[in-house]
Amino acid sequence: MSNAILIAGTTSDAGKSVVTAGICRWLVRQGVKVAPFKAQNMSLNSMVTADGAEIGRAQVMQAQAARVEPEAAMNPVLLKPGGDGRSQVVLLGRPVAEVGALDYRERKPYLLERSLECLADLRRRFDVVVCEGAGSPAEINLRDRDIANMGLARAAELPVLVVGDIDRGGVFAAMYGTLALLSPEDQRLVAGWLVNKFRGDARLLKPGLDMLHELTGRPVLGTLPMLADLWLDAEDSLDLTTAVERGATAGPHGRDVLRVAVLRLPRLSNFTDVDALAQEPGVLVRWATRPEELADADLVVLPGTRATVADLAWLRERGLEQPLRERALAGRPVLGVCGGYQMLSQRITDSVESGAGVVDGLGLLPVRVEFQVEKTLGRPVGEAYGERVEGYEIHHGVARVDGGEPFLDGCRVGAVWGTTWHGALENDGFRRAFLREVAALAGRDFTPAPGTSFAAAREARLDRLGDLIEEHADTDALWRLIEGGVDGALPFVPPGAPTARAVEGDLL
Ligand SMILES: NC(=O)CC[C@H](N)C(=O)O
Repeated sequence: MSNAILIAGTTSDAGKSVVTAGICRWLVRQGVKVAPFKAQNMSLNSMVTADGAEIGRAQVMQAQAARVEPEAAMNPVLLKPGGDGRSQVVLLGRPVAEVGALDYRERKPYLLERSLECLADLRRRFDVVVCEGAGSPAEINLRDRDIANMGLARAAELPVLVVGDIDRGGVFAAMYGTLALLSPEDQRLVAGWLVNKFRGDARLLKPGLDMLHELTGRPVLGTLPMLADLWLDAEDSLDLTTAVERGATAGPHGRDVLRVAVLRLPRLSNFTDVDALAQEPGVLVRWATRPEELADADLVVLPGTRATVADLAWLRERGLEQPLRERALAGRPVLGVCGGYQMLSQRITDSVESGAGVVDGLGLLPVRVEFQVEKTLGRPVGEAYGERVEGYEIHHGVARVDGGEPFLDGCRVGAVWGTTWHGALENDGFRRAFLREVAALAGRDFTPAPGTSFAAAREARLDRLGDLIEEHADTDALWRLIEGGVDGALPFVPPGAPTARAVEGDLL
């Protein structure tokens, strides 16, 4: 009994997260109790579990696909890059260190042990665990300390499926090469292929799939079509554009559309905050990095960021401070969320995240921010516009409010709102009330559509992923692999892994 599988990919963005979620949804529909797992996630898009642990957003989405409560064990290691070559290491939901790439390498054996414990624990409590790899399993320079791909598969004896992105081209070479650069022991676990993002004619593809099978001794277990408008809580910033650009919305409910400009901060975190806006019929969400892009926006959003002070400096360098001040003075709407809210403050004292000391904020809200070593992680519940609001918070900076009108945990002055809560806009009643007010202040004849449910839309997307697997993958073969592991000896494809060379010098 294997009761687990690892979904690896030939590249980042091959669709591992989506395939993992689709398999979770397919299995739960069959009555299987299933959990997602990713040993190590590098992402600035995270969420807080019910028991207060910070994990990658993709695993939260996959847990929703599996209809189970997300928990720390599903993503034991989360790396949050700071853009300065260093990352915050979050272990089992709590930050434990700030490290550079070499330091991190040193910690990997320890992190692999913790990850294996979590996986073993999940395997005890669930019928099946669907594991997601990270990047590619054939990163030959990193294989000796790998904890998320073949390192994990070997230690936990997981059968591996490799997903390839046919849309970017070179999928046969990528699949063949991925296998051929693995050692015989690693290759033993690679059981098959999944072609993802296919938009051509299946009859033309078929001979290629047969040849790949012959060349590698491993079958293609499915060809999944491109779902162009599928838009999910993406895993990392590579997918930054998908949340907004793929959120093709329906037309406006009133006569006007509402234009939302979201500042594309360099270290933007939790960009999923704007998903719910992008999904609202008649709301046009786009990223902005220049002053002129704010001019016609009815609402400007300053989103969360992993590096508040550094991104505030970026905002100033880009000449965005003045237009934001002018907007606020003219009573034109601005919303700051978490790091964006911190920027709207009078003053930021930060000897933790940036080490910059005391920095002037934009001064648009009567708030002072002081960074703490201890990270605040929580799932607050409150009320605004008479509507219940559930959110989540992930921050070191603590905001002290001294004036304005209360707004969630933050405040509002004129048309400027700030809160540390992420996810607030996912609450339908609150989002509609907020957008109604934005529309009124912006002088737009815009009415939010009454029936839009963010949760229902998310659920429908997860269902489509389940359908994708059911309709386009060989689910019998998939089940045999999950249940029984790799069946029999698979051929070795030369040359295999090159001999490992030592890593030298300072990588930073
Ligand atoms: N989630 C966020 O936007 C975090 C803001 C800021 N980097 C902090 O840690 O306080």
